[in-house]
Amino acid sequence: MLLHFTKMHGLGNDFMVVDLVTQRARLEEAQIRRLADRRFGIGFDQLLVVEPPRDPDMDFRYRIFNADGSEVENCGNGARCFARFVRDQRLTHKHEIRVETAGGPLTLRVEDDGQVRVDMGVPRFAPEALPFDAAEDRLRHTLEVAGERLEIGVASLGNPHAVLRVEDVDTAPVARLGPAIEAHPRFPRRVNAGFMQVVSPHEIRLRVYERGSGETLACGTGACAAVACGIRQGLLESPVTVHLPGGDLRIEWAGDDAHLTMTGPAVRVFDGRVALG
Ligand SMILES: N[C@@H](CCC[C@H](N)C(=O)O)C(=O)O
Repeated sequence: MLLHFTKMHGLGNDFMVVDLVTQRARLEEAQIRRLADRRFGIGFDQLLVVEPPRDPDMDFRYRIFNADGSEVENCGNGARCFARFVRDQRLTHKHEIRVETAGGPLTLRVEDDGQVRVDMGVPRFAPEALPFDAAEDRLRHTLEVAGERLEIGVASLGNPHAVLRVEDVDTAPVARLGPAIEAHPRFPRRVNAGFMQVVSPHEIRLRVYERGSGETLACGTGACAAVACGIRQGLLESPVTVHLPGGDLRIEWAGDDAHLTMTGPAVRVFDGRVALG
C-alpha cells in the first residue's frame, strides 16, 4: 500500500507526519526504524501519528515514535508541527486544539503570526514521575556516569529528562556522556539528556541527546525541562529564551503547579508517498 505523509520540522528536529484519520495503516517497530533511516529511508528524528481521539473531549490522539521505533509520551517540537499539520490538512479549523498523548493532554494554539504556543502542562520532578531511582525529590541529584560524578536536575514533561549544567555547550561532551546518561540503570525507561549553559536569568543555550534518536538540532520538551529545572534551582526567571542548535524557543513558567508554555515555529517541508512492504 502507498502511505501519504508530510515531512516537517520544528527548529531542525524533523518528523514524518502521518494522518491515520483518513488513511489506514499499521506501522511496526522495525518498519519505523527502516523509514527513519536517513540513507535507506525517508529519515526523521520522530514519527508523528494523527489519530481520532479516544476521549470525546479531545480533538485528536497524538502518538510519537522515536527513530529507534520506541513509542514515547511527548514531543514538544512535534506538538507544534502536529497543530500546523491538522489545520493545513483541514482536519480541523480550530485555532485551539486539544490532543491526547501517552503523557497526558496538551493544548496547542496556532497564533496569527504562524508561531505555535503549546500548554505543556505542569512539569513534575518527583523521581517516580520519570521514573528515576532516587529516594526523594531534590533540586539536584548526583549521578555516577563513566567514572564521573555529575550533578543533574530531573523533570518529566510527560517524557523523562535529565539536565546537566555545563560551562559551554559548544565543548560539552554530549556524544560521550549523552548515551551513557540515556541508558543509565537509574532511569529504567531511559532518559533524554540535556546539556544547559546559563547565559543570563532569561537566556540559556541547550543541546539535547534524545532517548531513541541521538543528538537532535532541537528538543522542545528538553527546553521545557531545562528551564523548569533552572527556575527551580534559582538560576533562571520566566520568560526564558532557549537557544538550540536549530533555533530559538520561548518558555514561560510561573513555578510550582503553574502550567508551562512553549512557543516556537513549525515548518512543512514536503509531501510524499511511501510504499509499505
Ligand atoms: N524531540 C522531542 C522529544 C521526542 C521524544 C524523546 N526523544 C523521548 O524519547 O522522550 C521534543 O521536541 O520534545
